[in-house]
Amino acid sequence: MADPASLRDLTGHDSVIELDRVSVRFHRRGKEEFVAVRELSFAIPRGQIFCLLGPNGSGKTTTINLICGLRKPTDGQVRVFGQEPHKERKTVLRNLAVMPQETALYDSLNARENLLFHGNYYGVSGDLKAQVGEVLKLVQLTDRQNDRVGTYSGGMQRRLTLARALLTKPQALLLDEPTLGVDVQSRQAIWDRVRELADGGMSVLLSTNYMEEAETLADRILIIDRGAAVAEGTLAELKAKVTALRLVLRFASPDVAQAAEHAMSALHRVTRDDQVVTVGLEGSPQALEVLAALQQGRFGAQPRQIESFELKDANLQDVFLEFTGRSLRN
Ligand SMILES: Nc1ncnc2c1ncn2[C@@H]1O[C@H](COP(=O)(O)OP(=O)(O)OP(=O)(O)O)[C@@H](O)[C@H]1O
Repeated sequence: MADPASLRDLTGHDSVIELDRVSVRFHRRGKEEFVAVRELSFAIPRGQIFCLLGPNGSGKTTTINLICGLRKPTDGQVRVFGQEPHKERKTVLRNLAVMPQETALYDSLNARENLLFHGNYYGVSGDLKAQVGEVLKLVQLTDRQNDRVGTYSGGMQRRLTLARALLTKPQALLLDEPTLGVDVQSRQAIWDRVRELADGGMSVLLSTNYMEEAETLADRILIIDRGAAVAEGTLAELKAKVTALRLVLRFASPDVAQAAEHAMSALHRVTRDDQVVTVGLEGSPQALEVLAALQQGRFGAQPRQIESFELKDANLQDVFLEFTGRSLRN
């Protein structure tokens, strides 16, 4: 059984999910060893939505696999409810559910049948039919419950996958890119449900490379890149790590943007993404100085080569860009 005392010893507080300097290395035949997760540490208490935000291939799914016991850490320790998931998988999965990237539903069955099948398989106790009705209502699929899942949109299938994960009444939920390819209404429905569940005490790990999802849902965000933590904090804390105000300049071509980036390199923070150059500003008066210099052609570009400019507050994309020098999108 879980040993809450040992968990407290590790973290100083009760965490539902905890990783302590965890690494995962893959040995690929004929190739160098590959580090998919590198010394990753974080703790998720009860009722928190904790987001892993990172580009494709940054190690998010590998981390989820560690937490649900599908993978063993090469180094470090993973604890879920005080247990090591790869050793106590069955026990851990009694209270932990996963909404994986692939929906893996039965197309030829309807939504209700899919959930009844899952509930029977996992031995859900109590009145299964009533519980299936409840989770269908929660994800707003009651009206379509008797339709074959093969006829559902991608967004409806994702909502049904969420309902399936919730059927076992988990205390912790792992969401692997839950709104990938999902329409706007379904996305909002998924976000609303997840927020309600966390407010009710469920701990949620959300993996995404979708910035708006992290900004909307997460209580804390860990930005990862190439398996390693880049920065961690609340949205406000992360934004405070970078220059708050920025001037975003779109040039006529990537070449012009590159020349301007080079000519501006003495300024505070200058980053480039294709034909867009972003300049971190100490205050709005500086924006006028930079624009005046551009107008005079002092930054390697002629005024007519500037397609647009705007002032904006820093977002998570800027945090990622400043820490890694690369864009979060890829
Ligand atoms: N079994 C494996 N053997 C070798 N390499 C692996 C294995 N599983 C994952 N990787 C590699 O580890 C890295 C991290 O993969 P992972 O699936 O965790 O990333 P991710 O952040 O979830 O990406 P995505 O957003 O595309 O789902 C990738 O480079 C991937 O190719």
